[in-house]
Amino acid sequence: MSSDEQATNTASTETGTDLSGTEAGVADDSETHATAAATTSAGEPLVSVQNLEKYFWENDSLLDRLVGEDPVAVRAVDGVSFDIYEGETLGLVGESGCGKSTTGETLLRLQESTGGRVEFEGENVYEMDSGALTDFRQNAQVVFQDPFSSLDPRMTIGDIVQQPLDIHDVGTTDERRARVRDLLERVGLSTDQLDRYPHEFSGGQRQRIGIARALALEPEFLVLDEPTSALDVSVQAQVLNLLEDLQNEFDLTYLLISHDLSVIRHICDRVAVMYLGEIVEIGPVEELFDNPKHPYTKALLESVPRATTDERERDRETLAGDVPSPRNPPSGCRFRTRCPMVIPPEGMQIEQETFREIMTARERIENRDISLETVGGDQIELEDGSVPSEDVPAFVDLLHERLFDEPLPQRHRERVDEAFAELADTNWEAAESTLRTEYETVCERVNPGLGEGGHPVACHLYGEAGDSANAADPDSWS
Ligand SMILES: Nc1ncnc2c1ncn2[C@@H]1O[C@H](COP(=O)(O)OP(=O)(O)OP(=O)(O)O)[C@@H](O)[C@H]1O
Repeated sequence: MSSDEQATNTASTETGTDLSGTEAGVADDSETHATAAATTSAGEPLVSVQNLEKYFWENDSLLDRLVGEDPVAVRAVDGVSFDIYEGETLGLVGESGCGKSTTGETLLRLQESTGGRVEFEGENVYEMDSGALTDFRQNAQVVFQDPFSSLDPRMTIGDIVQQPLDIHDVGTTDERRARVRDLLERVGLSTDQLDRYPHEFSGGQRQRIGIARALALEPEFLVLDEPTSALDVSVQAQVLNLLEDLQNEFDLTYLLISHDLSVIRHICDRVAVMYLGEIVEIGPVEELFDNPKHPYTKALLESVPRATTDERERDRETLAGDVPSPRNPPSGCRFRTRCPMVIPPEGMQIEQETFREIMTARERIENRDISLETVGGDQIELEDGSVPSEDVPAFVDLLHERLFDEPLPQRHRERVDEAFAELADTNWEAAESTLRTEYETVCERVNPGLGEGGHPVACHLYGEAGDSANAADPDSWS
């Protein structure tokens, strides 16, 4: 932190909390959050997001059509529903690219949706006339991640904070100036700095300027899109504390977008977990951290760095692989291609690791992502692209070695051999079908849907109410 910032940050350092202490550092806030969640969840929501959908279209230009390219939908937000109650902070968490920012921008109507509905105080924001839309734009503001690029470098900070008041023609010039001074002080900056430019400020101070600008029109609701990710850890805690103070003072409601679970835990009342365009779990913050249900939420929590040596040493189920493309999301449960708890077909006894390896082999066959030539190497010479019949057993063995860490149990070995022999004959469809018939899982057939209740989860391991009473026993698959 710069000395400049130290001098002006007294308001928030009084309540400063070190986020780097993760769990220990944030635990004190939990009671306040739990109470807030309980009290704010009553009554009508301030913001209600219903089946929100935002698809971007690629290959959709005239030129693409002339050269015969088919348009491809990028399903950035794909049927997302949640409510935000007055005075609460709802966190939206998930890995990069899962659709958090697009959700925030679409619900503010900074981007048009391609489906679904968003209600603000009961009114559909996509059907507002221009008067209602102007009111909505005053009432619902955004703070972006990057305080460096979101402030115009040619404007003084006084003008930056005043700009929304000018645009909406609020008050007289003197009143606007007075409000700007008041806002700057409120966010911990000095009014002596009014005529200075953004580059003269540190990252934390610039984010304070962004927050002051967002508050200029006295909004009720703020979308905070990764408001602290560009800042040093010590400054992050101060900015979060400032946001909490401002929330209490001005009765604000927040949607906080973050990939950082320690930030979420520090400030949120409830959390929605997003994966590949969908919400997979939503619940009160403490409950979700103490009793995560979705395997994705569990994996996210497991991948948070731990403070103590003991915790660091314990086994972690980290998230394997990358998020699949939203251009072609997996069928059924979108997390199934990375899930460590995929449900095997009914009655099948199989180790989860073995089942996962067979699923990966299936995916590669379905994607035609195996080269017979490479598998055969120097040992097998293909004839017309196929493996000669006398070499099929050797080919099957080589493919087993490539795709499986351990030899398969006999029963599975026989079925997989059958598929690999079909593959040797370049009969991809038959190989696909042989394995699908035996190993298809409910996780790939059916999208589980989020369900209802206070802590719903979109996972076949749980019943509709999100409780695990009806679920198959996950322990038996590890
Ligand atoms: N204008 C666009 N055109 C095409 N695809 C887009 C566009 N904007 C976003 N996407 C895609 O939509 C998906 C969701 O992006 P989004 O930025 O909402 O995710 P995010 O969770 O906020 O990630 P990050 O934290 O990295 O910003 C990504 O795959 C992204 O590449």
